[in-house]
Amino acid sequence: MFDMRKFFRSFTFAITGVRSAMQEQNFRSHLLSAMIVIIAGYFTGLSRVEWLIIIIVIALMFALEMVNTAIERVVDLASPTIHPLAKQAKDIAAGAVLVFALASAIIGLLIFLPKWL
Ligand SMILES: Nc1ncnc2c1ncn2[C@@H]1O[C@H](COP(=O)(O)OP(=O)(O)OP(=O)(O)O)[C@@H](O)[C@H]1O
Repeated sequence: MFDMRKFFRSFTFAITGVRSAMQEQNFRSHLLSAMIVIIAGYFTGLSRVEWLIIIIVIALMFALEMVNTAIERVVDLASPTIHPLAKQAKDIAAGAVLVFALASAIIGLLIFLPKWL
């Protein structure tokens, strides 16, 4: 049966996770970028589909950054000393964020540039 208390407890933990991710420098710079994109979208005038794409990209960027932070925490816990596998894990997670950030920048340019030029 659906356990309402358990659901709310998990929800509270997830909110705590979002709050602790917000302490991260990277998360804050994504927050600033997201706000700039939303303001630019408001003044440029986007279609419903363009807004959907922007919202999906912003949400995925935050989610990926949070997964990256979670991986960093687990690596620090599992390998407090220097280890090549720890380096690989952190670098690959950071690489995943970079890949999506580049794709997001291209998507942003494809949406905004034709309207500005
Ligand atoms: N235990 C480790 N063993 C080997 N290399 C590591 C280890 N920890 C970190 N590194 C290397 O140092 C880099 C920076 O690590 P750091 O822990 O400062 O991560 P970060 O990406 O700056 O995250 P944050 O500062 O948000 O914790 C990593 O990307 C990795 O290349």
